[in-house]
Amino acid sequence: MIEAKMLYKNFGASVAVNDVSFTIPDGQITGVLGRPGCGKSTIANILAGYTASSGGSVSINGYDIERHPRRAKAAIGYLPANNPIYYDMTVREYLDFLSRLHRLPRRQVPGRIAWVSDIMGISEYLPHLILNLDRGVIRRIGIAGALINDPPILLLDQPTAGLSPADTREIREILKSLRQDRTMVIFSSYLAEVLELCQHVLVLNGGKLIANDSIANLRALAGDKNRLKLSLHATLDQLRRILSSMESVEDVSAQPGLEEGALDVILESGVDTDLRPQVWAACARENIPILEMKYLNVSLEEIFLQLTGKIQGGD
Ligand SMILES: Nc1ncnc2c1ncn2[C@@H]1O[C@H](COP(=O)(O)OP(=O)(O)OP(=O)(O)O)[C@@H](O)[C@H]1O
Repeated sequence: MIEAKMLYKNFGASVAVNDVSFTIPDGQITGVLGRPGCGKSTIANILAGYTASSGGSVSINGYDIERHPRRAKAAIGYLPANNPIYYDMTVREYLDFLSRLHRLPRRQVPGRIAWVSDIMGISEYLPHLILNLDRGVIRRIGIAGALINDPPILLLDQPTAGLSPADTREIREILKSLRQDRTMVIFSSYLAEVLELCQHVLVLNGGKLIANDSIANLRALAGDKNRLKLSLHATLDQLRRILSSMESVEDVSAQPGLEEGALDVILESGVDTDLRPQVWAACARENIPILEMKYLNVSLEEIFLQLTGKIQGGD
């Protein structure tokens, strides 16, 4: 479990993290989401014990990161942003070097290197110089390095940033396969990545924590149905006729509109169904003027933008 209390970090006059508190329980993947510059890497560095906070505290499985750094860090594997790595080593030399840093017993090292290489799909590259490998493989080596001490907690800062779609997919699939066994925190600017991998999300903006919720709750806020609002110049009989040709409509409500002769209608459908083309076609067939048509749903992107825009605009 990770507990951060009232974290604060400034670089001179600039405040990177401002009074951030959260608890990350064991056994789930948590996303830390926010736009570039919102403080994600600073928090990642503080949790990993790479950077001291200017205020507040962090405990990792009950050990304070500043008072008991060795015990706290033993529970953590960390992939920093930009994947700093020694390019002039072979993959095996690099993983061996990290094993020494973690003080793994020497007899365990070959087995451990074989284990992480197998998980990360890099076994064939072990004898290769890292500088000759492509970006996706180098990122996988970085994650292998974070896993080398078999930590119960994995912190991954932008694990797929700057990678091709194919490399991104490959790494996300590997991360999904890892989530059974450990607590993971993924720092990301990509909403889609957090939605795909995480059960819980912390949203940062301007160094402040502005949301701390389950992905399920955010999805519920966005709605699990598409709700299309129409204003039609039509009678109820005409509405019934157009609806009879639209099988994807799951629910309908209608009431007289403000304009004379207008009907305000709300049509519900599954989230994957866009009713608008069907509405256009059916209304055209019946010669029904469409006065207005818009979705009432709030998308997850909009929720995210509203959350992050709120602070930027007004704080
Ligand atoms: N070493 C530093 N010295 C001065 N300012 C810094 C330092 N590190 C970070 N900052 C500033 O702190 C703020 C937060 O930076 P941070 O790297 O934590 O954001 P981020 O959300 O990780 O961004 P990105 O997604 O671009 O990596 C930014 O304004 C950044 O310029």
